[in-house]
Amino acid sequence: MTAPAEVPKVSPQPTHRPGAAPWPEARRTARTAARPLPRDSRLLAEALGHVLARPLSALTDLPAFDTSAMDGWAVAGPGPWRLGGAILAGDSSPRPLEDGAAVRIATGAQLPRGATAVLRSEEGEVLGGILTAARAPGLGQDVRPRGQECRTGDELLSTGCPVTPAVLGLAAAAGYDALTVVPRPTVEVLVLGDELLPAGLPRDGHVRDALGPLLPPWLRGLGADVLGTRRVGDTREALREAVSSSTADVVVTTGGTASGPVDFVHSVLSDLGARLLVDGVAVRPGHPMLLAVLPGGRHLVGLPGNPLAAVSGVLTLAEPLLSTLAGLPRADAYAAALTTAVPGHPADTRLVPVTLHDDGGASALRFHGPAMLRGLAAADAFAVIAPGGADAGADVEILELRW
Ligand SMILES: Nc1nc2c(c(=O)[nH]1)N[C@H]1C(S)=C(S)[C@@H](COP(=O)(O)OP(=O)(O)OC[C@H]3O[C@@H](n4cnc5c(N)ncnc54)[C@H](O)[C@@H]3O)O[C@H]1N2
Ligand code: MOO
Repeated sequence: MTAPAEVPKVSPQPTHRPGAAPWPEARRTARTAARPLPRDSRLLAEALGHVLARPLSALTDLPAFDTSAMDGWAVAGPGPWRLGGAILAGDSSPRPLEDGAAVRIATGAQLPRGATAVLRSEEGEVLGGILTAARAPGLGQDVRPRGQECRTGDELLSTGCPVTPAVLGLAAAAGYDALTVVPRPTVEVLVLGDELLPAGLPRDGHVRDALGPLLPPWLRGLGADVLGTRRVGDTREALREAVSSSTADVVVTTGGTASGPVDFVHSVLSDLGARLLVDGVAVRPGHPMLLAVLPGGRHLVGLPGNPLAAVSGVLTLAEPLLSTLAGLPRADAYAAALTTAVPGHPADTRLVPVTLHDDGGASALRFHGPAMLRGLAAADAFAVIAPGGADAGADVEILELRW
């Protein structure tokens, strides 16, 4: 009996254009294609949505002084207490309290020196200038001691933290009037394609522009400040003029990346002397996507026109580039287990819309063709399917939809 002939392992043949970057490499290139924008000081009212360029360190103890947590009386020692005067929130330098004395006090008011506790108004009784309590308050009761939340110099938030309304509130409480931030990168969206309709029903070879409505709010969610969206006619001159006149840090084009008769993105980049960092990616959908540096250092992300291919381009190139420009730290990668096997492309990575389950599972959605958005609209995230596919139960990388 002869041993069975060993089946030679055939490495998958790339079917994408030569020079297309493997998907992980394309993401890495986009992430390292730029440096964070120069830091800037912004008043609190103008800092929302930017990213901290320095740690937020407390400029004061918080609370800055011992504070009453309740309306009632500041008391010194065990009762009963001789009552005199009142301290309101905002009153400065209250007179010290002697042992056996009490003073009316409001929530948020500075505690007088000598006070040992606050007795809540509903728990005390005043008769003939004497305050009594059924139960004397314990030492420090209903007092917020100075420095309870933080001490001067404590790091409250680290560099790279996006400035949310909560961060603005904390910064104000901690003594800040302005913050040092990495400003949001500016983006302009150029939508190419004379066949696109801005309104109404698709007809006579014309389709609705799906990316004009989809991209700007998503790009905002990714940390960009979207200056505007322009429809650009299908001529080389119109595109060249639109790209060269844009002032955005990142120009995002849609369509025109392939080699059709009116696909002018490559020729315009060449006209302008741009340098291609990524020219095609081994990913499905979206393989004609590209990333270029324009003279002067601004970037252009060329998204393919098929809508789900454009989404793939945002996840692969725009998101990592914008994160770097915005000064955002790299998000932690996480995985989920596929509920069913997902077929792969022989040579390219696939990005597949999925729903996520509470038990950590991910189910691939139907309607994920490059021209379809129905799967995306139902998706929680995208699963990264390596060349060759993934079995049921396999852990796969998950890309979040940050919008
Ligand atoms: N000979 C080849 N043809 C194509 C290839 C290829 O490798 N060789 N790649 C295909 C793939 S994959 C994609 S993706 C597209 C990319 O094409 P473009 O980036 O040049 O995009 P367009 O030709 O302008 O449009 C493609 C398709 O998408 C529709 N579209 C465009 N913009 C929008 C929009 N804003 N909203 C909705 N739909 C849009 C457009 O009408 C076309 O149907 O190329 C393949 N061809
Ligand atoms: O990149 Mo295209 O995605 O297959 O439509």
